[in-house]
Amino acid sequence: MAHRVLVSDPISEIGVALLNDHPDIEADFNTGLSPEELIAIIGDYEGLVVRSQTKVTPEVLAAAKSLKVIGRAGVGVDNIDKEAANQHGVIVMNTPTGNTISTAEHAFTLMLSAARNIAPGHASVLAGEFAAGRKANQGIELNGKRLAVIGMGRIGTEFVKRAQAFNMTVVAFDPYLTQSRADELKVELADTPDAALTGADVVTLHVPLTDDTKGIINAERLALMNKGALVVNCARGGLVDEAALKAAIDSGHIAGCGLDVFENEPPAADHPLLSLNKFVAFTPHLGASTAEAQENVGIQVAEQVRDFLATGEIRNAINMPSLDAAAREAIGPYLDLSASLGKLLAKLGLSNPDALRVSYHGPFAKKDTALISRTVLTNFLESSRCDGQVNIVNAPGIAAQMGLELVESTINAQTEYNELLVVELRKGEERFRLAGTLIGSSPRIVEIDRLYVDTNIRGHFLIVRNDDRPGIVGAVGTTLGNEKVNIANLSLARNKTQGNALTVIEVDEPLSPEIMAQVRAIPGVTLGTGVSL
Ligand SMILES: NC(=O)C1=CN([C@@H]2O[C@H](COP(=O)(O)OP(=O)(O)OC[C@H]3O[C@@H](n4cnc5c(N)ncnc54)[C@H](O)[C@@H]3O)[C@@H](O)[C@H]2O)C=CC1
Ligand SMILES: O=C(O)C(=O)COP(=O)(O)O
Repeated sequence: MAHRVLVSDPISEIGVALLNDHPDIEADFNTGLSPEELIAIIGDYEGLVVRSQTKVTPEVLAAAKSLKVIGRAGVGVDNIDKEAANQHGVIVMNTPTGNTISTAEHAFTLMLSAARNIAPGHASVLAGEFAAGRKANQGIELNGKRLAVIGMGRIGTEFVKRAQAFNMTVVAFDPYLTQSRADELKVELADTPDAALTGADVVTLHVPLTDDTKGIINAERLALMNKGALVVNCARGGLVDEAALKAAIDSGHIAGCGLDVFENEPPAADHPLLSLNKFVAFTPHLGASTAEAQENVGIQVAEQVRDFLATGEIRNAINMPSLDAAAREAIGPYLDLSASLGKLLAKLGLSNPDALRVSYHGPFAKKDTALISRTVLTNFLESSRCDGQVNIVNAPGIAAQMGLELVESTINAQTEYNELLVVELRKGEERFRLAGTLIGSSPRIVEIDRLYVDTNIRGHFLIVRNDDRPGIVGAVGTTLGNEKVNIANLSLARNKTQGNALTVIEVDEPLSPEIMAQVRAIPGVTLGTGVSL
């Protein structure tokens, strides 16, 4: 069956064609849907491609029973409810680099337009008021002015390069910007937004809209700027308190603004800021709207969604560690091993554990261990819960809800293996652990509850705990033989001090409850578990 993808916002035609060119993908281009229309059809799709118009709400995600991936042709993912996507196990990907230059150029254009009254000047010419327009629209020179940048990521950095070419001095606030990077970019590093805004002539915003950044430009901060300053926002509407901005402009402290984005889009016709006619430039969320940017993000999103649905490759996911083809090849055998260890933990381990600890012994550093840990957790939860619906995206949330802590650790102590993956359930003082490794490139389980075995990671197994005395393994073998169950492999381990043993028997078929009952009835067998991995 083909993977169906809904493209619900206008992305470039090349992107849609790229999806449909894949033999296993069927993409529908269906834009301008109302929320109700989207909810009515989303259940049929495994992939959804959006820009910023489609609102992917908890209601949409609840109806999206087959959805595996949402691709955002652009950067901001504030139109997608990430909590709900995590809960439903849907991967959210964006295309972070494709529209950087276009958006930086647009923000810069807004700054210049507001400073030089391009929009009011243009309107005056069209209205036949050339002389009046010339008199009314004297501008502000940017040369030598102080620019505050909030958010020095991709777009902020490109904006700064252009501002420096205009001989502006730059101060930046970004909690993730290091002093050495600031030095390299020749910007002053502010350690608070207030410090960046104090004495600034222009502020430009390039941060995502989050709980932390909402309203980051408010009345108090506008008051810190120089008289006659400009506010440029080509990031997200909610970043600026629009009422405070209007009041600051009305008071004469702030000269004006260049805005591409609004708290509510489209803004109401009577929006107070729209009544301004000096030092203003407004555009309808056009930052990424160039042919170049749309081609970039359209192709990127289509490739990412296609590759995920066709091969499981994960790129630019905001709720998952990335897994490109090379990384996938490097950790593929470990993902297989961790899936089996997770399932086996659920079958053999402790009930209602408090924690699942995944430890990495040896040079795991070069691998994406976060994904390995998540794979253990996902398979453990999938096999211990009967309600299904656990996957690699929602597993951490489900574990947290259950009070199960996922703990990861890297251990440098030498083991007899080059790399050893140990998974352990903890409940109070109780512990149950399994370990596995790669022998050559083949994943093997090498330890069950501190007893050393060597067994496959796939197949049907009979795992027996028994007293360490003669005849018991023979009796188990006879029981299987009588029931015509063929033994493929056998691994024995024993704990001499405690006088008990562990036998892992790989068999050719799943074991019936009747056979398991016979095995458990053998004198000396303390535990018998049939497992299919
Ligand atoms: N108007 C439009 O059409 C477009 C708007 N955008 C908006 O621009 C934003 C920035 O895009 P990029 O530069 O590509 O993203 P980015 O991820 O490269 O940069 C964002 C920067 O903000 C910083 N940051 C995060 N929280 C912060 C905080 N509380 N205070 C200060 N800095 C903080 C991060 O450290 C990062 O350096 C996007 O989130 C999106 O909302 C992006 C593309 C087009
Ligand atoms: O990439 C972003 O964050 C944008 O805001 C661009 O939005 P758009 O794709 O033009 O709806």
